[in-house]
Amino acid sequence: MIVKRVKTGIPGMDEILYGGIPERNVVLLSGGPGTGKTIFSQQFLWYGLEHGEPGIYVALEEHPVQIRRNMLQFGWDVRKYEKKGTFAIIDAFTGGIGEAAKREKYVVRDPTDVHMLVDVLREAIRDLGAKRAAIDSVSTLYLTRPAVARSVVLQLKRVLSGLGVTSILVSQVSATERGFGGPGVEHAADGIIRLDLDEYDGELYRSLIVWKMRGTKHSMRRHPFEITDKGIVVFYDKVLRVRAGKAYVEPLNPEVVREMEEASKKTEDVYEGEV
Ligand SMILES: Nc1ncnc2c1ncn2[C@@H]1O[C@H](COP(=O)(O)OP(=O)(O)OP(=O)(O)O)[C@@H](O)[C@H]1O
Repeated sequence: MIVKRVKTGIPGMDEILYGGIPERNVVLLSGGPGTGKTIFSQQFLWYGLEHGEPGIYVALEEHPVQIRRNMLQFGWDVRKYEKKGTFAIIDAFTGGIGEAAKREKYVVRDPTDVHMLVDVLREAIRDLGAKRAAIDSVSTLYLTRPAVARSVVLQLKRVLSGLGVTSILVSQVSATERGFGGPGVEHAADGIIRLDLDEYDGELYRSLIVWKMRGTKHSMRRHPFEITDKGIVVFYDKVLRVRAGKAYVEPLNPEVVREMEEASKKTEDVYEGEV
């Protein structure tokens, strides 16, 4: 059976995923502060918009105005897609308070009410015919109530996956935490991508690892990545290794690199053919 995939469009990431995220997967994007989770999820949505796939960004941590401005810094001007009706920000941040918030179409008045959020999300997905979604961050929904974390994620998964959406749930963990956001959440998600920012020998290194991804083979290695003016670039052909407290960026076996490139190219062909 051929798994239909959704390309992240993040340079180097689809090679690591052997072609992209299997359609309808709910992916937990986990990492500490400043690791690039927000940029990653916005870049995933932007690529979809540019390739005819409507997307939704659920804002729980930032004002929608700030989100548009931050995205614009990378050259991702979402306003044209908002006007066209293929992109929407669900405002679950302001509670509808303030002049700017009054202009938002999708507002969750009580962000602590998950049922309300799920209802607005369902409505937006149907209105737009959304294929991609990002929730930034899902942790905000259960920060003070860890016992409900699994149920929250399962409710979101039912709507997102059920309506054919491939999604990224941003999960905040503390800088030194080894987990991805709690056992209930980690098992409920179809995939886990972990972003890291670590200090070795007086320098910060960015790297990521795909911990799990249902429905596909994926790289089992830690790959370095960079954040540039155009967004994230992942070095799928390099690995980050740590020896005696020092980090080394080393080339990956060329045969493995070729295998990833071929798998990713195959998806590209299917994708280009479908659009
Ligand atoms: N134009 C740029 N060029 C290079 N790096 C940048 C640029 N813009 C932002 N960054 C880096 O990206 C980081 C912020 O990334 P992002 O907001 O995606 O992190 P996050 O994981 O969502 O963090 P948090 O959980 O704290 O919100 C900044 O700390 C900075 O290091």
